[in-house]
Amino acid sequence: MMKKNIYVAYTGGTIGMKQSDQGYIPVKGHLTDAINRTPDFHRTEMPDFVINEYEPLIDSSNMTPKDWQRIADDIYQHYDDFDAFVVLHGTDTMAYTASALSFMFQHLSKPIIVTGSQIPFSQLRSDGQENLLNSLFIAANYPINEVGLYFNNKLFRGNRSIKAYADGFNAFDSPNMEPLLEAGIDIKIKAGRLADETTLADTTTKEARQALKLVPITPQPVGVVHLYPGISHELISNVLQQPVKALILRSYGVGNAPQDEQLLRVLKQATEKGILILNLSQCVKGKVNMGGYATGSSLSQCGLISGADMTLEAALTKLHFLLSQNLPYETLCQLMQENLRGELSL
Ligand SMILES: NC(=O)C[C@H](N)C(=O)O
Repeated sequence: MMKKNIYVAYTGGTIGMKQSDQGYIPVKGHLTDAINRTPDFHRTEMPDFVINEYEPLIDSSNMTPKDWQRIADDIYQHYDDFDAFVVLHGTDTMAYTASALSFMFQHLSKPIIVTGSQIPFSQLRSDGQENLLNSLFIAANYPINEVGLYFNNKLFRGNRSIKAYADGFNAFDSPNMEPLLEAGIDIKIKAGRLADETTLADTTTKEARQALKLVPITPQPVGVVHLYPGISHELISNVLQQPVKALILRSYGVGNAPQDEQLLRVLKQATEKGILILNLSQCVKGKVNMGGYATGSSLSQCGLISGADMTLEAALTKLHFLLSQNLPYETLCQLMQENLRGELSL
């Protein structure tokens, strides 16, 4: 059987960093050299791969929607020439990038796996080698044709994942969906759908390849407000004064907010002006249900729409994706509540 060929887009992150006086910094060529010198990556069971090292390499805290676009364009340009794609990325904003890519690519028929590490690849006890080796192996042998995020033996759906743990190896979680796959002693498919032979054959036909669509994203002014006891309506009103096109309101529990008349008025006036306000729970697990309590249904009366069980990362990048298309307000609201790429449960 022909060896699979994987394209690795290396954007930066701890995985390729080196210790400096100011802490870890990305260093050109450092990771690529280390991978080339590590025998396991070149075993016969491993797929072939090429690494495109970005210039400059960045800490993912510096990522912007322009970088999401750059990664998406890079994959799009190489789409026909490779079987799968691995994006090496810092962990801090990895879940945002994975979510953004999931929306930008429509009709994906090859796997894209985003991964990185907590300890640099070249250091003792690094998780980088495991994460990259498994990502390459899984992309080649267990293809799940969507944007995934691989970390610490689990492949998550990209737009369901969050960075949940700042300094643990199990940095990522997918609170509202089980992982796509788990790589223990055996590799076990969980919620993922393996591309079967027929699908694989299909995707090598020209027609299927042409079906891939890349929708560009441009930076969008989106506000995020986290409710807390005593929050003033002026504060929310100030956020809405900005040229915001949408606001994510991180509400309590199943989507509740204080019954503060002034606060509710501010929200209602904003939705009437055509600012989309998404009701997204502060809780990590579970789903918004604005009909559950009076404190929730008053938000629905103010024109807020439900974010269901989306992560903040998915909601924010989905808003970027939809707002970039200049859709009418009603369509925007409708699509925000629809399941476009498996990002929410209905
Ligand atoms: N572990 C990491 O990769 C963290 C790093 N600050 C980054 O996001 O680029």
